[in-house]
Amino acid sequence: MIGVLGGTFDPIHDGHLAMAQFARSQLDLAKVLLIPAGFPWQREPRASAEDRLRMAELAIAQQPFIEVDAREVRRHTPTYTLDTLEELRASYGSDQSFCLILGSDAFFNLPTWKEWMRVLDLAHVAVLCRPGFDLPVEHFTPPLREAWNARQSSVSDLQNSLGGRMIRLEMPPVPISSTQIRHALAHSLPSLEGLLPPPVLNYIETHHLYRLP
Ligand SMILES: Nc1ncnc2c1ncn2[C@@H]1O[C@H](COP(=O)(O)OP(=O)(O)OP(=O)(O)O)[C@@H](O)[C@H]1O
Ligand SMILES: O=C(O)c1ccc[n+]([C@@H]2O[C@H](COP(=O)([O-])O)[C@@H](O)[C@H]2O)c1
Repeated sequence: MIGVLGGTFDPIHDGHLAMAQFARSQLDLAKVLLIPAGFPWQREPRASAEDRLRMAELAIAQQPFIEVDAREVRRHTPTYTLDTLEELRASYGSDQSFCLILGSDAFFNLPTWKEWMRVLDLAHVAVLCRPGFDLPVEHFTPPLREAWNARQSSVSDLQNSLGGRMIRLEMPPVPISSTQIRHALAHSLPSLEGLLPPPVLNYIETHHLYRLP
């Protein structure tokens, strides 16, 4: 099974790397594809897609089981995960299984995605709790709760099927967000240690990203 961790990554941070590592160890993933969203249609990224891609590449330089996949940056159309999974299935073959790795905030947003039920059939979903976004099932919207109740499964269920299952992974909380990092950079706060890989911080400083206009 291959993990798929998509994100705006504006910028990428240690929380994203922790997710990839935790999901890999819990699900015994062959690798994790880190996929920066080129044109995230629900967001307005501050940094360009090329800068976000470059920062992702710098972040994983020392991470043997994580690969950056540039397909969403190269695609020049609004970024739909459905398209990405269909392309991945076409290039890896029909017997390769994939697991989307989502934080709990992104998981709550799933029903707004393009053809989200088709997305759920093309891959498994692993959801990792995020500080401030608890996951009690009774707080899910009805469509998400219905999908969860029908699809919630064990690790071995995921490992023995190609897609369509959901699982919650109990990652130790990582209280980091890109918003917090952008805020600290814009206000020259000296509080970035331990939040993002040093080569990414170096790139941000060299290219004057996230400064206030
Ligand atoms: N600290 C974290 N713990 C768990 N999941 C996270 C964490 N940070 C990000 N994620 C998840 O990583 C994926 C990509 O997130 P994204 O690139 O939007 O980062 P972000 O920190 O949420 O950014 P922003 O603050 O700009 O919203 C999403 O599934 C999100 O839920
Ligand atoms: O497919 C969609 O319509 C869709 C809508 C919103 C978000 N996504 C994906 O969800 C992932 C997390 O997005 P975000 O906004 O939390 O960085 C990322 O891979 C996005 O491309 C996908």
